[in-house]
Amino acid sequence: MSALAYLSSARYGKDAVRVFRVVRERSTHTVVEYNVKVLLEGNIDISYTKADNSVIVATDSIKNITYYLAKVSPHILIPERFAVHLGTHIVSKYAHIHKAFVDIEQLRWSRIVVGKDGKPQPHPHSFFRDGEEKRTVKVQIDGTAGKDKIQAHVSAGINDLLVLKSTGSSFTSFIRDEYTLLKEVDDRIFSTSVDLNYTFAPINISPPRDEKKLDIVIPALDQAKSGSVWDSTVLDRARTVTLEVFAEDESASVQATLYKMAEKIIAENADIQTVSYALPNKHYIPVDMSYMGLDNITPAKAEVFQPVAAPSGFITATVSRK
Ligand SMILES: O=c1[nH]c(=O)c2[nH]c(=O)[nH]c2[nH]1
Repeated sequence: MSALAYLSSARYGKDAVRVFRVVRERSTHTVVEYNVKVLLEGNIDISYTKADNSVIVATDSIKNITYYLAKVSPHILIPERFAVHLGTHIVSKYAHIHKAFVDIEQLRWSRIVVGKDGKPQPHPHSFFRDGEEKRTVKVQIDGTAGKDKIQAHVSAGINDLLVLKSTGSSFTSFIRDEYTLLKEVDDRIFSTSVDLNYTFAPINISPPRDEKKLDIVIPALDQAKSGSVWDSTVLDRARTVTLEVFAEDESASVQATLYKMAEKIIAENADIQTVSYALPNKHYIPVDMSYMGLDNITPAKAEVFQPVAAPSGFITATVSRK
């Protein structure tokens, strides 16, 4: 026992719960694969400070609840909805658990397109891993104000969307001093792995006690207000903005392109409050061939590049609605 120390914060749960779900509608199947993290906060101090496990919902049970809802939740195919359902279910069920933090990473299974009678047809039950990009959702379910006044803080986005443009990017007029080696360039390769996260204003989730009542709170897909948490097209539109601005901007810097992407997402989605990007600058360095008598350095003549994994620039920002 120490009079010098106290438990100032505690959160626990299960990480990397891998779940795959198939939804069958006659012969057409839809599949999702998620990596789920569920962490809990509440009156759990004595499990740390007094070795008293009576307040612990076992992390194994947390995993089992995740699988249970993956089986019974009508919201399983949309990660924002599933995360809210899962977190609300736990906070509603356990009186002493006040907050649930549910993070979902969705892997990309896209339908294989097969030629039938000369026409490309989406296959009803065959899929391929469509790149390393992930759709991400982070939900905080907050029952601190009472189990009938639960709030959900939802954010969503993309991780690991790898992009590159071979021109339309410059970097000039930066600080030049005794540490500056970098040449100004009016034309360079710009490549980054996009991490995007946007947040919605908190939403009220009530009444939560019966999990079926969540259907009252979560509107049907075709009833969801455009640009709101429940509008499942927000992610695709934010992804399209990211790709289009990246492609079409005459980039003065990663910073300037990032800001334009974020501004546009805020302008297009009324309920989005903040947009954050983390953009590593994946450098492609022209190989110096002057010793062979070849010009591969002048931007217009640079054709052979060395991709440099590290170090990379790392440009981040959050843009918020005024
Ligand atoms: O777009 C860029 N932003 C920077 O801050 C930076 N720094 C650097 O060396 N190259 C670049 N490129």
